[in-house]
Amino acid sequence: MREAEVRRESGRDCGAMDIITTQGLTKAYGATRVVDGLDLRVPQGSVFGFLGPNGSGKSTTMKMLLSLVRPTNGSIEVLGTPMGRGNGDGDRGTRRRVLGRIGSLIEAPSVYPHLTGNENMRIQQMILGLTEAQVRRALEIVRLDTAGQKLVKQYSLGMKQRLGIAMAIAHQPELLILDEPTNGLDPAGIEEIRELLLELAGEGVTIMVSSHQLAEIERMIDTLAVIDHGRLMFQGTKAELFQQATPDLLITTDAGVVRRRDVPADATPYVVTELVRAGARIHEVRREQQTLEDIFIELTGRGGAL
Ligand SMILES: Nc1ncnc2c1ncn2[C@@H]1O[C@H](COP(=O)(O)OP(=O)(O)OP(=O)(O)O)[C@@H](O)[C@H]1O
Repeated sequence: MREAEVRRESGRDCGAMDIITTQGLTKAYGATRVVDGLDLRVPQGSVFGFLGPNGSGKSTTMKMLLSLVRPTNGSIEVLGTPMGRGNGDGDRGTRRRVLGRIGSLIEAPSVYPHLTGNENMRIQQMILGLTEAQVRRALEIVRLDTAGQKLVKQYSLGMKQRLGIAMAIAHQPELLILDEPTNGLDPAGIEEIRELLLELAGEGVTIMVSSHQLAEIERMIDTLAVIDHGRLMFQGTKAELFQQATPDLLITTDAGVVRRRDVPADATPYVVTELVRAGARIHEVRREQQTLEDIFIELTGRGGAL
């Protein structure tokens, strides 16, 4: 197994540094705290899912990480560097240097629809001073090298997202921040993004990816944070999330299957005895792991699309 895969299997690199840390990160608009005291830790080398229902504060958090929105309170450290909030030359210079090592795609990619993919990349090349090799490599990674001659207005949504990602990765950033890159994509488009992100992660890029649809990004992430109303509800590996939840107790009786949630392991005999006393004939007693979706619904109290 390759090193990156071993790291992904274990979910978290032992002793790996956190590439993003925030402490008490808060954004208030008027009296409303849309991000409320977030302590985030994004491990280096992870594909980190940032999950929460619509309006829970994901975009605002990502914008604060990218210095596009100024926090009301709290601190941010990215790539080992504290991101000062001041407007002095020191803070501005630090932010510029750190931001140069990050690639991002926030909301829809800003591309010119009446130009081809290649022409859009040329504009990015001029802005960022990219080499020919960097442009070619980025288009190859997102598999748009052959579609580069096509007008972007003729691209599918998935192709536009991939072009946006090509623009974000062309300068070979160490950290990639993607806001809802799978939003609106069909399963094939989501699979393309998944393969692309795993390939980038294999090259050592840390990826933070947000979504309000757990099912869309579950297979591409290893660690995750769940927020709701701007507050952190969970942070850790997928395995740790599963461990948090007690598997459902399933009892098959003559009348069918009874499912009981949140029954501790040592309470199983009592539940079975109670059913037998009530006259039930028990055929099978087993435990079933809740799905990640179920665990999320419990965390956020909201079903379906988070
Ligand atoms: N500039 C602003 N002024 C006032 N309220 C804002 C502003 N920007 C965002 N909000 C509010 O902050 C809350 C969080 O919004 P945000 O876009 O961060 O959530 P989100 O989790 O990214 O949701 P979505 O998945 O819908 O994009 C929302 O209630 C939104 O209306």
